[in-house]
Amino acid sequence: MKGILLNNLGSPDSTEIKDVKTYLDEFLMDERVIDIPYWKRYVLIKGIILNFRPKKSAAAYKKIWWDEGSPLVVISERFTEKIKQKIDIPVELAMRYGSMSMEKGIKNLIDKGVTEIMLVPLYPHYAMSSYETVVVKAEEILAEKYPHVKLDVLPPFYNEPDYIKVMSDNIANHLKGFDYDHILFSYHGIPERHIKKSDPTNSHCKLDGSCCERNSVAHHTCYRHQCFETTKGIVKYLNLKEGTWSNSFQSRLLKDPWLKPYTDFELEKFPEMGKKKVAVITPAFVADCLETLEEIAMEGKEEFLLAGGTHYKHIPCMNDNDDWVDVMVSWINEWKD
Ligand SMILES: C=CC1=C(C)c2cc3[nH]c(cc4nc(cc5[nH]c(cc1n2)c(C)c5CCC(=O)O)C(CCC(=O)O)=C4C)c(C)c3C=C
Ligand SMILES: [Fe+2]
Ligand SMILES: [Fe+2]
Repeated sequence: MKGILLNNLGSPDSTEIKDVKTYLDEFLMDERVIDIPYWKRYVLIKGIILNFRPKKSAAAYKKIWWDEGSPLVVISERFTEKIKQKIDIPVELAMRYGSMSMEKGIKNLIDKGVTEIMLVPLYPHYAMSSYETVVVKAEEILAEKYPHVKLDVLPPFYNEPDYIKVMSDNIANHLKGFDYDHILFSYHGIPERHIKKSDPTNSHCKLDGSCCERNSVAHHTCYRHQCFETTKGIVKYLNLKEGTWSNSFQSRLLKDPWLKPYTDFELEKFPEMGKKKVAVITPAFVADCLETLEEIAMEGKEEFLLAGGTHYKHIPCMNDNDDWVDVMVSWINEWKD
Protein backbone atom coordinates (compact mmCIF):
# COMPACT_ATOMS: atom_id res chain seq x y z
CA MET A 1 0.00 0.00 0.00
CA LYS A 2 1.09 3.58 -0.71
CA GLY A 3 1.27 6.34 1.94
CA ILE A 4 2.25 9.98 2.27
CA LEU A 5 4.69 11.58 4.71
CA LEU A 6 4.34 15.37 4.80
CA ASN A 7 7.40 16.92 6.36
CA ASN A 8 8.25 20.36 7.70
CA LEU A 9 11.01 21.73 9.93
CA GLY A 10 9.47 21.55 13.40
CA SER A 11 9.31 23.77 16.48
CA PRO A 12 10.13 23.51 20.18
CA ASP A 13 7.53 21.80 22.40
CA SER A 14 6.90 25.07 24.24
CA THR A 15 8.37 28.54 24.67
CA GLU A 16 10.24 27.43 27.81
CA ILE A 17 13.97 28.10 27.42
CA LYS A 18 14.78 24.43 28.16
CA ASP A 19 12.49 23.20 25.36
CA VAL A 20 13.87 25.76 22.91
CA LYS A 21 17.37 24.62 23.87
CA THR A 22 16.56 20.95 23.19
CA TYR A 23 15.11 21.88 19.80
CA LEU A 24 18.01 24.14 18.79
CA ASP A 25 20.49 21.51 19.91
CA GLU A 26 19.04 18.93 17.51
CA PHE A 27 18.57 21.49 14.71
CA LEU A 28 21.96 23.18 14.84
CA MET A 29 23.91 19.95 15.38
CA ASP A 30 22.63 18.77 11.98
CA GLU A 31 25.70 18.64 9.72
CA ARG A 32 23.65 19.97 6.80
CA VAL A 33 22.67 23.08 8.77
CA ILE A 34 25.97 23.94 10.46
CA ASP A 35 28.34 22.26 8.01
CA ILE A 36 31.62 22.27 9.85
CA PRO A 37 33.62 19.33 11.26
CA TYR A 38 31.85 17.56 14.14
CA TRP A 39 34.22 18.64 16.91
CA LYS A 40 34.06 22.29 15.83
CA ARG A 41 30.27 22.14 15.58
CA TYR A 42 30.14 20.54 19.02
CA VAL A 43 32.24 23.33 20.57
CA LEU A 44 30.42 26.11 18.70
CA ILE A 45 26.88 24.90 19.32
CA LYS A 46 27.03 23.18 22.71
CA GLY A 47 29.82 25.36 24.12
CA ILE A 48 28.77 28.79 22.84
CA ILE A 49 25.47 29.18 20.94
CA LEU A 50 23.29 27.09 23.26
CA ASN A 51 24.36 29.31 26.16
CA PHE A 52 22.62 32.41 24.82
CA ARG A 53 20.48 31.65 21.75
CA PRO A 54 17.70 29.66 23.50
CA LYS A 55 16.84 32.66 25.73
CA LYS A 56 16.66 35.01 22.74
CA SER A 57 14.70 32.52 20.59
CA ALA A 58 12.30 31.66 23.46
CA ALA A 59 11.46 35.36 23.81
CA ALA A 60 10.77 35.53 20.06
CA TYR A 61 8.61 32.37 20.15
CA LYS A 62 6.60 33.86 23.07
CA LYS A 63 5.61 36.77 20.82
CA ILE A 64 4.02 34.54 18.17
CA TRP A 65 2.92 31.38 20.06
CA TRP A 66 -0.77 30.42 19.84
CA ASP A 67 -2.98 28.83 22.53
CA GLU A 68 -2.89 25.59 20.47
CA GLY A 69 0.92 25.68 20.14
CA SER A 70 3.54 26.67 17.57
CA PRO A 71 1.94 28.32 14.51
CA LEU A 72 4.14 26.24 12.18
CA VAL A 73 2.99 22.99 13.76
CA VAL A 74 -0.67 23.97 14.16
CA ILE A 75 -0.92 25.21 10.55
CA SER A 76 0.84 22.08 9.26
CA GLU A 77 -1.63 19.93 11.24
CA ARG A 78 -4.60 21.80 9.78
CA PHE A 79 -3.15 21.38 6.28
CA THR A 80 -2.61 17.66 6.90
CA GLU A 81 -6.18 17.18 8.18
CA LYS A 82 -7.57 18.78 5.03
CA ILE A 83 -5.37 16.55 2.85
CA LYS A 84 -6.55 13.46 4.77
CA GLN A 85 -10.18 14.36 4.00
CA LYS A 86 -9.42 14.26 0.28
CA ILE A 87 -7.07 11.28 -0.03
CA ASP A 88 -7.89 7.59 0.46
CA ILE A 89 -4.41 6.39 1.48
CA PRO A 90 -2.62 6.95 4.83
CA VAL A 91 -1.20 10.45 5.34
CA GLU A 92 1.11 11.40 8.23
CA LEU A 93 2.76 14.66 9.25
CA ALA A 94 6.27 14.67 10.67
CA MET A 95 8.89 17.25 11.52
CA ARG A 96 12.63 17.08 10.86
CA TYR A 97 13.40 18.34 14.39
CA GLY A 98 11.50 18.12 17.67
CA SER A 99 9.02 15.65 19.11
CA MET A 100 6.91 15.05 16.00
CA SER A 101 9.81 13.05 14.70
CA MET A 102 10.21 11.45 11.31
CA GLU A 103 10.77 8.10 13.05
CA LYS A 104 7.25 8.31 14.54
CA GLY A 105 5.70 9.49 11.25
CA ILE A 106 7.27 6.64 9.28
CA LYS A 107 6.36 4.07 11.95
CA ASN A 108 2.72 5.22 11.89
CA LEU A 109 2.63 4.68 8.12
CA ILE A 110 4.27 1.24 8.38
CA ASP A 111 1.83 0.22 11.15
CA LYS A 112 -0.98 0.99 8.71
CA GLY A 113 0.53 -1.41 6.16
CA VAL A 114 2.33 1.10 3.96
CA THR A 115 5.16 -0.34 1.83
CA GLU A 116 5.68 2.62 -0.54
CA ILE A 117 6.09 6.14 0.83
CA MET A 118 5.93 9.45 -0.97
CA LEU A 119 7.92 11.92 1.09
CA VAL A 120 6.75 15.52 0.69
CA PRO A 121 9.30 18.00 2.04
CA LEU A 122 7.15 21.09 2.55
CA TYR A 123 9.80 23.35 1.03
CA PRO A 124 9.43 24.78 -2.47
CA HIS A 125 13.22 25.06 -2.93
CA TYR A 126 16.19 22.73 -2.62
CA ALA A 127 18.70 23.51 0.13
CA MET A 128 20.95 21.10 1.96
CA SER A 129 19.73 22.60 5.25
CA SER A 130 16.02 22.06 4.47
CA TYR A 131 15.01 19.71 1.64
CA GLU A 132 18.14 17.55 1.54
CA THR A 133 18.36 16.89 5.27
CA VAL A 134 14.76 15.63 5.27
CA VAL A 135 15.42 13.26 2.37
CA VAL A 136 18.64 11.93 3.90
CA LYS A 137 16.95 11.40 7.28
CA ALA A 138 14.08 9.44 5.67
CA GLU A 139 16.58 7.31 3.72
CA GLU A 140 18.54 6.59 6.91
CA ILE A 141 15.45 5.55 8.88
CA LEU A 142 14.23 3.26 6.10
CA ALA A 143 17.66 1.70 5.53
CA GLU A 144 18.06 0.99 9.23
CA LYS A 145 14.55 -0.14 10.19
CA TYR A 146 12.39 -0.82 7.15
CA PRO A 147 14.65 -1.75 4.21
CA HIS A 148 11.70 -3.33 2.35
CA VAL A 149 9.90 0.03 2.08
CA LYS A 150 10.21 2.00 -1.17
CA LEU A 151 10.74 5.77 -1.02
CA ASP A 152 9.76 8.39 -3.57
CA VAL A 153 10.31 12.09 -2.98
CA LEU A 154 8.31 15.02 -4.32
CA PRO A 155 10.82 17.25 -6.16
CA PRO A 156 11.17 20.92 -5.19
CA PHE A 157 8.13 22.69 -6.65
CA TYR A 158 9.57 26.24 -6.89
CA ASN A 159 8.50 26.67 -10.52
CA GLU A 160 5.47 24.37 -10.72
CA PRO A 161 2.72 26.37 -12.46
CA ASP A 162 0.10 25.29 -9.89
CA TYR A 163 2.26 26.45 -6.99
CA ILE A 164 3.00 29.76 -8.73
CA LYS A 165 -0.72 30.22 -9.35
CA VAL A 166 -1.89 29.60 -5.76
CA MET A 167 0.97 31.70 -4.35
CA SER A 168 0.12 34.53 -6.72
CA ASP A 169 -3.63 34.36 -6.04
CA ASN A 170 -2.92 34.39 -2.30
CA ILE A 171 -0.70 37.46 -2.70
CA ALA A 172 -3.23 39.24 -4.91
CA ASN A 173 -6.00 38.58 -2.36
CA HIS A 174 -3.96 40.01 0.49
CA LEU A 175 -2.83 43.00 -1.56
CA LYS A 176 -6.42 44.11 -2.21
CA GLY A 177 -6.82 47.61 -0.79
CA PHE A 178 -3.10 47.97 0.01
CA ASP A 179 -1.60 50.71 -2.12
CA TYR A 180 2.04 49.56 -2.25
CA ASP A 181 4.98 51.04 -4.07
CA HIS A 182 7.26 48.03 -3.62
CA ILE A 183 6.95 44.26 -3.07
CA LEU A 184 9.86 42.51 -1.39
CA PHE A 185 10.27 38.76 -1.97
CA SER A 186 12.09 37.73 1.20
CA TYR A 187 13.47 34.16 1.18
CA HIS A 188 15.08 32.33 4.11
CA GLY A 189 18.82 32.88 3.73
CA ILE A 190 21.57 30.28 3.73
CA PRO A 191 25.36 30.68 3.92
CA GLU A 192 26.86 31.35 0.47
CA ARG A 193 29.12 28.32 0.83
CA HIS A 194 26.05 26.04 0.93
CA ILE A 195 25.31 27.08 -2.65
CA LYS A 196 28.82 26.09 -3.74
CA LYS A 197 28.68 22.83 -1.79
CA SER A 198 25.43 21.86 -3.50
CA ASP A 199 26.83 22.56 -6.99
CA PRO A 200 27.48 19.14 -8.63
CA THR A 201 29.61 20.76 -11.36
CA ASN A 202 31.87 22.41 -8.76
CA SER A 203 32.23 25.37 -11.09
CA HIS A 204 28.86 26.81 -12.07
CA CYS A 205 27.66 28.64 -8.98
CA LYS A 206 29.84 31.73 -8.63
CA LEU A 207 27.25 33.93 -6.92
CA ASP A 208 28.32 36.56 -9.43
CA GLY A 209 24.91 37.92 -10.26
CA SER A 210 24.49 36.07 -13.54
CA CYS A 211 25.25 32.38 -12.83
CA CYS A 212 21.68 31.74 -11.75
CA GLU A 213 20.47 33.04 -15.15
CA ARG A 214 22.66 30.73 -17.27
CA ASN A 215 21.32 27.22 -17.94
CA SER A 216 23.03 24.55 -15.84
CA VAL A 217 22.39 21.16 -14.24
CA ALA A 218 23.57 22.90 -11.06
CA HIS A 219 20.14 24.49 -10.82
CA HIS A 220 18.52 21.20 -9.73
CA THR A 221 20.17 21.88 -6.39
CA CYS A 222 20.76 25.66 -6.48
CA TYR A 223 18.64 27.36 -3.83
CA ARG A 224 19.44 30.84 -5.15
CA HIS A 225 18.42 29.99 -8.73
CA GLN A 226 15.23 28.34 -7.54
CA CYS A 227 14.25 31.35 -5.39
CA PHE A 228 14.79 33.70 -8.33
CA GLU A 229 12.66 31.43 -10.54
CA THR A 230 9.80 31.53 -8.01
CA THR A 231 9.94 35.33 -8.03
CA LYS A 232 9.98 35.42 -11.85
CA GLY A 233 6.95 33.13 -12.00
CA ILE A 234 4.95 35.26 -9.55
CA VAL A 235 6.06 38.54 -11.18
CA LYS A 236 4.92 37.22 -14.56
CA TYR A 237 1.62 35.86 -13.24
CA LEU A 238 0.76 39.07 -11.39
CA ASN A 239 2.17 41.25 -14.18
CA LEU A 240 4.23 43.30 -11.71
CA LYS A 241 6.03 46.29 -13.19
CA GLU A 242 9.84 46.38 -13.36
CA GLY A 243 11.22 48.41 -10.44
CA THR A 244 8.30 47.63 -8.14
CA TRP A 245 9.69 44.40 -6.73
CA SER A 246 13.00 42.85 -5.59
CA ASN A 247 14.47 39.79 -3.83
CA SER A 248 16.20 39.50 -0.48
CA PHE A 249 17.27 36.86 2.05
CA GLN A 250 16.46 36.84 5.77
CA SER A 251 17.24 35.02 9.06
CA ARG A 252 21.03 34.90 8.98
CA LEU A 253 22.94 33.38 11.87
CA LEU A 254 26.66 33.67 12.68
CA LYS A 255 29.16 35.79 10.80
CA ASP A 256 29.73 33.94 7.50
CA PRO A 257 28.57 35.62 4.31
CA TRP A 258 24.96 34.61 3.61
CA LEU A 259 22.99 35.10 0.42
CA LYS A 260 22.50 38.79 -0.34
CA PRO A 261 20.89 41.26 -0.26
CA TYR A 262 19.84 40.97 3.36
CA THR A 263 16.15 41.63 4.09
CA ASP A 264 16.73 43.88 7.11
CA PHE A 265 19.19 46.11 5.22
CA GLU A 266 16.80 46.37 2.27
CA LEU A 267 13.88 47.39 4.49
CA GLU A 268 16.01 50.12 6.05
CA LYS A 269 17.03 51.45 2.63
CA PHE A 270 13.61 51.57 0.97
CA PRO A 271 12.22 54.76 2.58
CA GLU A 272 15.17 56.90 1.48
CA MET A 273 14.69 55.49 -2.04
CA GLY A 274 11.12 56.82 -1.96
CA LYS A 275 9.59 53.40 -1.34
CA LYS A 276 7.51 54.09 1.74
CA LYS A 277 4.68 51.60 1.23
CA VAL A 278 6.03 48.08 1.16
CA ALA A 279 4.51 44.59 1.10
CA VAL A 280 6.72 41.64 2.02
CA ILE A 281 6.08 38.09 0.84
CA THR A 282 7.94 35.01 2.06
CA PRO A 283 7.75 32.28 -0.60
CA ALA A 284 10.34 29.95 0.98
CA PHE A 285 7.74 29.08 3.63
CA VAL A 286 4.44 27.37 2.88
CA ALA A 287 3.28 27.89 6.48
CA ASP A 288 3.69 30.90 8.74
CA CYS A 289 6.26 30.41 11.46
CA LEU A 290 8.69 32.25 13.69
CA GLU A 291 10.61 33.57 10.69
CA THR A 292 7.55 35.15 9.06
CA LEU A 293 5.41 36.13 12.05
CA GLU A 294 8.16 37.54 14.24
CA GLU A 295 11.06 38.44 11.97
CA ILE A 296 9.06 39.81 9.04
CA ALA A 297 5.65 40.81 10.40
CA MET A 298 6.98 42.33 13.66
CA GLU A 299 10.73 43.10 13.50
CA GLY A 300 10.75 43.96 9.80
CA LYS A 301 7.82 46.32 10.24
CA GLU A 302 9.50 48.08 13.14
CA GLU A 303 12.77 48.52 11.22
CA PHE A 304 10.96 49.82 8.14
CA LEU A 305 8.80 52.32 10.02
CA LEU A 306 11.79 53.54 12.04
CA ALA A 307 13.65 54.19 8.79
CA GLY A 308 10.81 56.41 7.58
CA GLY A 309 8.43 53.97 5.90
CA THR A 310 4.72 54.71 6.29
CA HIS A 311 2.81 51.55 5.27
CA TYR A 312 3.94 47.96 5.75
CA LYS A 313 2.24 44.66 5.13
CA HIS A 314 3.39 41.08 5.59
CA ILE A 315 1.49 38.80 3.24
CA PRO A 316 0.65 35.53 5.06
CA CYS A 317 1.85 32.21 3.64
CA MET A 318 -0.54 29.84 1.88
CA ASN A 319 -1.01 27.92 5.16
CA ASP A 320 -4.12 25.69 4.92
CA ASN A 321 -5.68 27.70 2.10
CA ASP A 322 -8.07 25.37 0.19
CA ASP A 323 -6.51 26.07 -3.22
CA TRP A 324 -3.10 25.04 -1.89
CA VAL A 325 -4.61 21.90 -0.34
CA ASP A 326 -6.12 21.04 -3.74
CA VAL A 327 -2.78 21.50 -5.49
CA MET A 328 -1.07 19.17 -3.02
CA VAL A 329 -3.90 16.64 -3.40
CA SER A 330 -3.48 16.72 -7.19
CA TRP A 331 0.29 16.06 -6.88
CA ILE A 332 -0.39 13.18 -4.48
CA ASN A 333 -3.01 11.71 -6.81
CA GLU A 334 -0.62 11.96 -9.77
CA TRP A 335 1.93 9.90 -7.83
CA LYS A 336 -0.56 7.44 -6.40
CA ASP A 337 -2.51 6.52 -9.57
C1 LIG B 1 22.76 27.95 9.97
C2 LIG B 1 21.54 28.10 10.36
C3 LIG B 1 20.31 27.94 9.56
C4 LIG B 1 20.12 27.57 8.23
C5 LIG B 1 21.16 27.25 7.18
C6 LIG B 1 18.70 27.55 8.01
C7 LIG B 1 18.07 27.23 6.78
C8 LIG B 1 16.70 27.14 6.60
N1 LIG B 1 15.71 27.21 7.56
C9 LIG B 1 14.47 27.10 6.96
C10 LIG B 1 13.21 27.18 7.57
C11 LIG B 1 12.98 27.59 8.88
N2 LIG B 1 13.92 28.00 9.80
C12 LIG B 1 13.30 28.32 10.98
C13 LIG B 1 13.91 28.72 12.15
C14 LIG B 1 15.28 28.75 12.37
N3 LIG B 1 16.29 28.66 11.43
C15 LIG B 1 17.52 28.68 12.06
C16 LIG B 1 18.78 28.53 11.46
C17 LIG B 1 19.01 28.14 10.13
N4 LIG B 1 18.09 27.89 9.17
C18 LIG B 1 17.28 28.80 13.47
C19 LIG B 1 18.35 28.85 14.53
C20 LIG B 1 15.89 28.82 13.65
C21 LIG B 1 15.16 28.80 15.01
C22 LIG B 1 14.75 30.04 15.52
C23 LIG B 1 15.86 30.98 15.87
O1 LIG B 1 16.57 30.73 16.86
O2 LIG B 1 16.03 31.95 15.13
C24 LIG B 1 11.89 28.14 10.83
C25 LIG B 1 10.80 28.43 11.86
C26 LIG B 1 10.63 27.36 12.90
C27 LIG B 1 9.44 27.61 13.78
O3 LIG B 1 9.34 26.93 14.82
O4 LIG B 1 8.58 28.46 13.52
C28 LIG B 1 11.68 27.67 9.53
C29 LIG B 1 10.37 27.27 8.89
C30 LIG B 1 14.70 26.90 5.57
C31 LIG B 1 13.59 26.72 4.53
C32 LIG B 1 16.07 26.93 5.35
C33 LIG B 1 16.84 26.79 4.09
C34 LIG B 1 16.45 27.22 2.95
FE1 LIG C 1 15.99 28.35 9.38
FE1 LIG D 1 23.08 29.37 -9.37
